[in-house]
Amino acid sequence: MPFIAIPTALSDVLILEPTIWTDERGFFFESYNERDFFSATGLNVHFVQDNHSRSKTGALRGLHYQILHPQGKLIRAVQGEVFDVCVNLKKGHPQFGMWTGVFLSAENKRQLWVPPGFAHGFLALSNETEVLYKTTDYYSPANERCLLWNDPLIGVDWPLSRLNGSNPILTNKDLNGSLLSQAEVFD
Ligand SMILES: Cc1cn([C@H]2C[C@H](O)[C@@H](COP(=O)(O)OP(=O)(O)O[C@H]3O[C@@H](C)C(=O)[C@@H](O)[C@H]3O)O2)c(=O)[nH]c1=O
Repeated sequence: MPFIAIPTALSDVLILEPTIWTDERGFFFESYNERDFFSATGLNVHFVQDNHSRSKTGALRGLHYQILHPQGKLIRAVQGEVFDVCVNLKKGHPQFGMWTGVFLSAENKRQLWVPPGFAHGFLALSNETEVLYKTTDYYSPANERCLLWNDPLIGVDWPLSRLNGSNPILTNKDLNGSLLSQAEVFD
C-alpha cells in the first residue's frame, strides 16, 4: 500500500502517511496518487489547484474557508514543520465547532486531508516553513471567510510555547476573523 490513512478525532479528516523509499541517493515517495487516494479514503476527489506558501516561525494563517465554493484540501509541509488545524463547520453535525490538529513536517511527510465544510489553518514552527496543498475548488475571494484563530468557544490548543515567548504573526484579516457564534457556516 503506497500510503496508509489514519483517522483523527474528527470524522472524515484523515492523516495520510506515504511509503518512503530510501537509498544511498536520498528518498522517493508518491506524494499524490488518485487511485490510491480513492482506495484509502473511498473518495473520488478532483483537485483543481495547488498552492505553495512559505512562512516564518510563528506565522499563523487561518482559520480559512470558502462558502458556496468550499474546498477540500490535501496539505503537507515540504520544509520545516507546522501545526495544522481544522474545525468542523457543518451546521447540525455532531462535531460542529470541534477541532483537530496534526504536526506536519518535511521530516514526517504526513499529509492531512481536510474535506469541504471545515475551516483550516496552520502555525509555522520553523523558519522558511513551506507548505503545499491541493484544493478541490478554485480560490474564490468573494466567498472567502475567516474564523477567529483563538475563539475561546473553539479552544484550539495551538503550540504557542514553541514560539519561545513571541506572539504569533497574523494578517489584519486573520486578526479580525469571526467568532464561531457569528460565522457563516455550511448547511
Ligand atoms: C489563498 C489564495 C490567495 N491568493 C492571493 C490573495 C492574496 O493577495 C495573497 C495572500 O492570500 P492569503 O493572505 O489569503 O493567504 P493565506 O493566508 O496563506 O491563505 C491560505 O491559508 C490557508 C490556511 C488555507 O487554508 C488556504 O485555503 C488559504 O486561505 O494570495 C491567491 O491568488 N490564490 C489563492 O488561492
